[in-house]
This record gives sequence, C-alpha cells and structure tokens, in this order.
Amino acid sequence: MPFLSRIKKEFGFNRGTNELDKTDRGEVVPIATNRPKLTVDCKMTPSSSPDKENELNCIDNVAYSTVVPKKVMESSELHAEDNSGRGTKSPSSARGRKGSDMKYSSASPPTRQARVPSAWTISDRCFANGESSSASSPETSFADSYDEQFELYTLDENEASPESRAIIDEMDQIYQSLPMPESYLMSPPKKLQLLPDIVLPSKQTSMSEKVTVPKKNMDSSELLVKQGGREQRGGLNKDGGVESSRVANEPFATRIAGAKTAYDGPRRNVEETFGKGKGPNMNGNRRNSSAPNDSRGISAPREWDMPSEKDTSSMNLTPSTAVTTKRKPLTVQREEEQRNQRVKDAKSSSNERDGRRNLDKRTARLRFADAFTADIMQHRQRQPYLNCGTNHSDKSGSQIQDRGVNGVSIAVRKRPMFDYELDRGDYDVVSIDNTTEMTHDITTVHNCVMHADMKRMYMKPTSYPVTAAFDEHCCDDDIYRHIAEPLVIDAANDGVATILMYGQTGCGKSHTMSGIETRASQGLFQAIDFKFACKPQNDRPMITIQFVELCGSKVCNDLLVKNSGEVKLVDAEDGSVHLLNATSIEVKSPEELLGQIMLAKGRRATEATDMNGVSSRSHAVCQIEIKCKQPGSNRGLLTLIDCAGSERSHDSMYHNSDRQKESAEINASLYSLKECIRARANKNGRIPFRSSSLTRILKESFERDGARLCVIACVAPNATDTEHTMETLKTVAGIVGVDDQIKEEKAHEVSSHLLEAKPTILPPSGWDHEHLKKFLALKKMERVLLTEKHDGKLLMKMSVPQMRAQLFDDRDKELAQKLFDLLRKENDRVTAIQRKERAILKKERKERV
Ligand SMILES: Nc1ncnc2c1ncn2[C@@H]1O[C@H](COP(=O)(O)OP(=O)(O)OP(=O)(O)O)[C@@H](O)[C@H]1O
Repeated sequence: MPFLSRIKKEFGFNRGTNELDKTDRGEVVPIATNRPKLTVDCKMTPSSSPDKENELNCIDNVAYSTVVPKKVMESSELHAEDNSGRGTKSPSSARGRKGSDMKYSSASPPTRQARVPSAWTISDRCFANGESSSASSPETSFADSYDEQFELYTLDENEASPESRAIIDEMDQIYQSLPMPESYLMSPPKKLQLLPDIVLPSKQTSMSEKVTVPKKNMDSSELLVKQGGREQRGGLNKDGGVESSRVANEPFATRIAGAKTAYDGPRRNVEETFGKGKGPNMNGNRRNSSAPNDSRGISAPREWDMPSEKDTSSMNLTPSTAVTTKRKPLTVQREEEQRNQRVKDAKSSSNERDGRRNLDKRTARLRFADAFTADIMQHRQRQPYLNCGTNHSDKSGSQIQDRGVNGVSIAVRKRPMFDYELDRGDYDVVSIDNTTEMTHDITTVHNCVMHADMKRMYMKPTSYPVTAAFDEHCCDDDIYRHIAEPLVIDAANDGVATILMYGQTGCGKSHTMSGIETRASQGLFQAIDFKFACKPQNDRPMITIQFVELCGSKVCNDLLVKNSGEVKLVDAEDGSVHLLNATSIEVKSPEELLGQIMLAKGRRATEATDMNGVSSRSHAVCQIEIKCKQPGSNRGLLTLIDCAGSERSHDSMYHNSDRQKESAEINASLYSLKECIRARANKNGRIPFRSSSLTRILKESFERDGARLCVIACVAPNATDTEHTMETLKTVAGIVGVDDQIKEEKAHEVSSHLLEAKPTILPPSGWDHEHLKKFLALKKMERVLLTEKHDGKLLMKMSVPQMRAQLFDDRDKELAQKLFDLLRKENDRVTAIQRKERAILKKERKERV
C-alpha cells in the first residue's frame, strides 16, 4: 500500500490527504489524536522504500517533531476547519526556520530557542514571531506564518494501531521531558486585579448555567479545577464545543497546576490562549486572515464574529471565551429581570385559575380587582357621604384654617383616577369624608391585601384625620378658597404665610400649586388694593419675587434669571435667612407676578419617571415679599413651595445611582421638613431648621409668631400606590401631632361572592328614612317635616306643591322647590357615577375575560 494511503487508513484521516497529495512535498504529515493534548507533527522524508520504512521514518521524525497541547493549538486547529487548500509546513518554520529540518531530538531536549510548540505560551509565540521576522517578510504576520504550520486531524485512540500508540507514547515521553518554558512560569502578572463578577447572558452564550468569574484572581488551574475538575483550556473543537485539553492528572495539567499563571481577567485569558488579539471566531472556523488585524495583523477578540444562535446552541464556552460577549451592567440586568418578571406576572394572571402563584402585592391587587372593588363599594354604601363631592362648599375659607394647630394645618387633595390607570385595571381605594362637623376630616385608605395562601383576600381600612380633605371632585377654586386664600390675605397684611405641596411623585402637587399661583397672584394684589384703598398711592408696599430651586442637599439655583450663579443661603442680622445672589424682581401687577412665576417654573429641573412624565426633581421655592414703606412695619412674606415628589424604594428601583441618590436627598430634606413643622406645630422647643436648605429657607415661617403654614398633601387614589398614599397621610398626620388618632380598622375577609355586589351609591329613590334624614341634615334642610313613613322613594314621587303641602308647615314654596331640585340633582349625580362605575367594571371584566 502506498505510504500516504497507509497513513490515511492507519490514523483515520478524513481530510487533508488531498492537501498532502496536492502539495506533493511528502514532507509533513500532521497527525493529531483524539487525546487533544497531543498533536503530532510528523516529518517524513520522501522515500521509495517499502511502506514500513516510510512509517519508521515517520515515527523517527515524529520523535523530533512537536507535541502540541490543545492550548496552543486552538487557532491552528480551527484553521483545520478551513479547507483552504494550503499545504502544511514544518513547525520549525514557525520559529523562523522555514524549510529547515528539525533542530532537536528526543535525545537532546530543546533549548529555549528550540522549545516545542507544546510548551509555547504567548511570549513564546511572540518570541517565535520576532524570530521569524528576520526570516519571513515583514508583511507576514505571526498569525499567518503560525497558522500555516499546522493542520490537525483527529484520530480515535481506540482505533489506533500499535504503531500509532507507540507514536503517541513516545510523544508523551518527549513531551514530559521538555522543560517548562521560562516565560510561561513568569506569566502571572505582577499586579493582581480585582475582577467584577461576570454573568453571561444565556442568549448569547447558550450556556445552561451562568459562569461566574470570581472576583479573586486565580491561577488558571485553580479556575479550571473549579469548573468540574477537568482542565478547560478555552479551546473550541471543530464542533464549536470546548475541548478539554487534558485531564487534570495528565502531565501537562500537572505542570500547569504548578505554574502560577494568574488569571488576569477573561480578555487576558483569551489572549493568552490564542495569542494577543487572536482567537476563534466562535463558529469554530478558522479566522479569516483578511479580518481586521492589529499592528501584527491580529484582530482583537472584540472583532471576532459573534456566533449565530444556531451555532451557539451546542457551544459550551469557558469564561475565557465568554468574555467576548458584551456584558450589561448588573443594575441594568437586574432592572430588566424585575421588569420582565412583572410583565410575566401580569400576563400569567389570566392563565392561572387557582391563584396560588406568588405575586407581589401590587400585581395581586390588580389581579383580584373585582373582589376588592366590590368590598370597597360596600364600605362606601354604608357611609354614603364618602367622596360625595361637597368639599366644604358650605364653609367659609377661614373656618377650615381655624382648625389648624398653632398655625399649622394639613389638607389632603385626592386626585382623580387617570384613564391609563383604569385601563390597566387599577381602582380607587381612597375614600374622603369631609362632611362631618368635627374639627378634622377623615381620609380612609382601603388596603387590599392577600393572605399568605395567595387565594384569600382581606381588607384593612385605615382612617387618617387631617385638617381638611378634598376628594377627586374638588376643583382648584375649592383648594384656593379654603386653604390658600386666608394665607394670602395674611401675607398681604404683613404676615408670614407658607403653602407647601407634599406627596408622592405624580399625584398632583404641581397641578394644585399652579391653581394656587394663578389665584394667589390676583388675590394678593386684591388684598393689598383693599388694604390701601383709602391710603395714598405712595404708601403701597413694594412686591418683589424671588424664585429658586433646591436640588439635592446643597445646590440652590436661581430660576428668575437664566444661568445666574449659584445662590447661597446666608443668615441675615435680623435672624432671617437670605438668598444671596438670588434675583429679586419687583412686580406691579398680578399678571406680571404670574408671568415671572411661569417663567421660573419653565426653568425648573424635571425628569421623566415611571410615575410622571415631567416629574419635578427639585423643590421650587417662590418667595413673594410685601415690603411696607412705613417704618417699623413687618414685611409680609408669602412662600409657595412645590416639593419634589417623595419616592418609595419601589419607585426608585429602576433608577440609576444618580437618581437614587437624588431621591434619597429629596426624602431626607422632606424628613427634616416634617420634623421642623412638627416642632413648630407642637411648640416643643428647638426647631431643627438647619438640617436642610429647604428648612433653612423656611426659618421665618417656623419661628415668627403668628406665621401660618399649610401643607397640602396630594394623594393618588389608585390601589397600586396604596403604600405610598398611606405613608404620605401618616407623615402629614404626624406633622400636626394627630398620628395617634390614626385608626386602623379590623381587617375583614373579602369574599369573592362580592363580585356581583350592586353598585354602591344609591340614588334618592333607594334611600331609607335614616338615609334621607342624613341627606337633609347635610343640605341644611332641617325645616323639612319628616315622619317615619317618608323615605327617598316617596319624596322622589312628590311634586313641588305636594312637598309644600306635606313637608313644610308654612308651605314655603322656595324651600319646597329647593328640596325638589336637591333631590333631582343628587339623583343625576348618583346615576352619572353609577353609569361610570358600571362602564369601568364592564371594561375590566371584558379585559380579564
Ligand atoms: N386634581 C387633578 N385633576 C386633574 N389632573 C391632575 C390632578 N392632579 C394631577 N393631575 C395630572 O397629573 C399629572 C401629574 O401631576 P403633577 O405634575 O402635578 O404631579 P406632581 O405631584 O407635581 O409630580 P412630581 O412630584 O413628579 O413633579 C399631570 O398631568 C396633572 O395634570
């Protein structure tokens, strides 16, 4: 049998023989075994002698040739995938001795220069490259010259003939006798680096489990041992999988274990494995030599082709290769995971019938919305004046402010539900009762909670007392008339008045403040006009405005003038705190005042958050000073503060670190504000106003006698924000020291049969006698003569003359007409609400189905 055919049969060549044939040089037969650690590079001398002799020649030459462990053979191995038709060459030429014969033999171990490629490291390769530069043309990169040296072929060890085994054994012996290259031993970096944990996105690497590169620097063997006790040398076999170059107890592994090869980060590892800038293109294919190269014609790993999904499905990457995937920051990964989980939870809600899935409470609230809303409706049915929309229309403004404690009052404004909230199945869990004749109003939050079994539900209503509460039907006029107007009049009369918006982001602080600003501009000038109506024009006070924003804990920016310098807070001699460098503009008309306010607000720092597209990320402080010209008179001061929205950890969960820091600072300043107002309201000694810039600015408001301060807490009604609403209400109740009056009602079970509960608010025709009596008392219709038989249904059937005759002893026509109208109006209101609720329920049910 001809020699080449014999080799082919013996060593199981499945390719490459063509190249051998083609080259017809008859000099190099590269042979690899499927013990991938051994790559035998044979050199044969052309001979016409019998096959046996040829084979012996081959063995002889192999003995002089090289054993190439997988580590240094990856790239060349990959080249084997490329049937480019290039011939194989002697490994010796890789070291710049192209065409020369072997320089060392088993009898004489190689010198440093004659080191076998099996022991080559990066530096050896570079060394070889350097050497080769003298012999090869400068254009010939190391990569190219090296790649051309080897073609690898696999041989099944079990199929190998005794001769083949002899070759392998001999190669092993040669291999073991070779010295460890100095450069290899010296390879650990002098300086150890801490590495970040690397979690590989499974999509890109198709690894079944995450590979985490420990932060600690490890030597490579340590790292490899960690990965299942086998040495993983980071190479890709022709199938794209990782080839284990040698089991741990094999000679090379022993050497590696001894060598202190530091694992200097995945990139370094890749570079050490394949040569700087060299590496597989992840498809297991030979790198295209025309690929972009660095100065030595070697492309950096980041330039390697990324595997297609199909290719990666069978790929098992080690950390060294996996590093080539671009890693997202951990915060971003976490964000994505949490978001995906929430989306998944929401989506799966319709699929899971038994409800035994662990859900976060917000998701659970939406999922069991029908049952919860039915329960809340029942509650409201028992107390028909909740959210009824009177909003103190029967009271004068000062009546509400007089309820305050030591000049501090707390108002709550509930905003309406937004369409997008209704669309996602959210519902109203805040009930306002502002009809009582008590010194405070009640805001009830219906906390919808799941039992631990995630099947049963319970409701835990909590009631918060506040100076005044306004439901979703209130308008800006109501707020101004009852809350702001008395304070504006106070300021016009040389008092110090402060209105402060507080609450969760996106709950309507800026909206409410805008309404107040518009009306206050008018109101202030009206009050001054009124005060100085009979006085000479020259006596009129000078009205100036300053508008600054407080960002974070220290920064204070002027908003009236663009790009003016930073504003400093300085203590003035009279004890007040002045805004140094802040522009002060005199205004002479309400329009001018409002114009300046609008201008300044336009320059305020806002940012889009999950809760609000234009969330204010600073406290806006507008100070309107009323300076009287008469000597000895106090200055009047109206301060309008729109605080930045407070955020709970959930809201800031998706923020970057800057935003989280900013949120923390906002919350800290709001906390110190609360402490100061609380101290002012309770008159309990020192007011810690120095704890933040916000409280420093408000020093006069805290300390001046007769100063009045009103905190308007804005709350969102939706179930998703229950915790935040409760937190806001608890805080404001604490400010005026009524937090001990917060009433947590006993929790009660919510049964699913409530799903079919009737709409809650009853029209007058459904009222019983008691209900009717309460209504008439509320509307101040005490003169109506009611007997036990009178109920809503009966009254709704009466005409005005009948009412005159039956319900009023003096047959008062006006009152009878008023009662008639009131009942019709209430009927219209309730039917409108019922219609709306029915539409919402219908929509929600439809969506759930
Ligand atoms: N009572 C209300 N009636 C109608 N719309 C309202 C009401 N309150 C708030 N909104 C709307 O809600 C959105 C958010 O309100 P706003 O910007 O006032 O919230 P915010 O509390 O100031 O938020 P942030 O603290 O993030 O600045 C706005 O589009 C606003 O018009």
